Amino acid sequence: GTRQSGLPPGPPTLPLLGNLHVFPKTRAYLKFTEWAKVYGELYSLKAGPANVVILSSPRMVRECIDVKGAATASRPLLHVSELVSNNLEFSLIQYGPTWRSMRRAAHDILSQQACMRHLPIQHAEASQLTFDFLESPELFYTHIYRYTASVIVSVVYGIHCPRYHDSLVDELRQITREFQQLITPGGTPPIDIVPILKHLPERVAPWKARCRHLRARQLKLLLSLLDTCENRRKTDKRNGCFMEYILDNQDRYNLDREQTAAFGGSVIEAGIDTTAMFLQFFVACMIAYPEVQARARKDIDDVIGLNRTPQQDDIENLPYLRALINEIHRFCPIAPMGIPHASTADERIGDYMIPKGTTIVINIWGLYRNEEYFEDPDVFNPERYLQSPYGMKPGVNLTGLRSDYMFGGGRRICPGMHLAFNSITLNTMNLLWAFEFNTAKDPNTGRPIPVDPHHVTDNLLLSPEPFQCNIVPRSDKKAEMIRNQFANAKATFDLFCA
Ligand code: HEM
Repeated sequence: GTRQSGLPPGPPTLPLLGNLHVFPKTRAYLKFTEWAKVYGELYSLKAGPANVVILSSPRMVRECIDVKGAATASRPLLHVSELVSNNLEFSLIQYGPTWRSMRRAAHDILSQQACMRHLPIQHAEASQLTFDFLESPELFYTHIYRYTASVIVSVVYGIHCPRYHDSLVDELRQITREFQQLITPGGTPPIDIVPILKHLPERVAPWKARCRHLRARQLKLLLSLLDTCENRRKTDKRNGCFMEYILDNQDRYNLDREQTAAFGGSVIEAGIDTTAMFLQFFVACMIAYPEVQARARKDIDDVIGLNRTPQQDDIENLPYLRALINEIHRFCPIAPMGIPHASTADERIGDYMIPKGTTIVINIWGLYRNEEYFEDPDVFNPERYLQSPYGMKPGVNLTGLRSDYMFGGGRRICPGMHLAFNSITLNTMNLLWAFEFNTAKDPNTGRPIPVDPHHVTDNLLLSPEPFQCNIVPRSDKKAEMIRNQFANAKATFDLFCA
């Protein structure tokens, strides 16, 4: 539990425990950010004998993660992931040949260029999302989830999911929630810190049975999705989805059947919630900041006008909307602590030594609230991204910095960022073009019900707690155009059936 000399400073430790006694049980990013104000942009914690380092500035992410990427691209071992996915969960797997094969495969479907191929289905799905908002606006929260699930399941498995309560979407949602609960700190006893707990028999360790059931359920679903693609390959109904491509090019990836199934599952699990949460935050921010909504909508009206619907490349002409998207990412980062990295070699950072095997946390929340880089970081202000490309204060040396810390960094940077960007831009344009977002009224008092984007769920990933709002189409003409666009999308959906 003692902090070795050479490690960055941090809160005082206790014998054996290190800092475990003060480790936050919920909303750890808030405590990590508080500690950053005391101990600096690079500090360390002791989780028993294990070393944890917290990075809370763009400069530190550059030095530890982007520049030293070769030595900081692994992940800490997570026993739950070993039990549930045979340690094949792509986003949690350690650096090595299997990760490299998966990463190559992810690049082949998700690079900026590859994402151009997914635009037709994203466009069709976005037209369904706008239509769903029109028909049942009170269910906007779940419509968003259906949209992101269907886009990713279409891209990976070639299957369109037309409803939120589709059996496939239900099963995916339940499996993902169960896994997230198990890996959230407190979801199991501290097995990774006290490894002897791994050897407890199942009758006194109920989490083991949960992991076993989840593994069986997940494997069944993922193998059956793979079967669907294999069967489709044998017919003339191929739709060019990614799993068809992987199966056609197995030599390129060298992944066996279980690894291929796990890879597909990891991509959809990583992609559904994150993009959905962003769009839910977008709606919350539009209601909380009506003047921002009005300005973004005016720009859309100026560029797109009233006689056509938005297209993906319109975003090039909408600098304020791009700034708004960046500000939502900054203000409400979905993964406030990213996914922890682990070092595979001793690395010197300034005066400090980060030993091999250290867990490295990118404190995305704290980074975006670092006053040395961001003016009034607690104020929601999209304009900051119009004044500087990274939204940072005048005078900050921008060399080597970037605007996309919400997607992590180094070799593990989110491979889904381009698909997410296309989904986000297409839908924010559509929704602002089509609707006004207003506060809901309390039916008894008639008073507006305020929405606070920081009223969030308490999980590893942040989403706004479900909230009420009033979504109204901007005109009958637009409602008609939304219906027509959705009807025209049918031809695209027809290609994406099981
Ligand atoms: C707003 C949307 C999203 C956000 C904010 C987000 C954020 C992140 C972050 C912070 C990481 C960890 C990076 C690191 O370790 O440094 C990550 C990893 C990952 N993301 Fe995303 N993500 C989003 C959307 C997506 C989408 C749409 C997909 C899939 C289509 C996806 C797939 C993945 C995968 C597979 C990893 C693990 C990569 C690896 O470990 O090598 N993400 N994401």
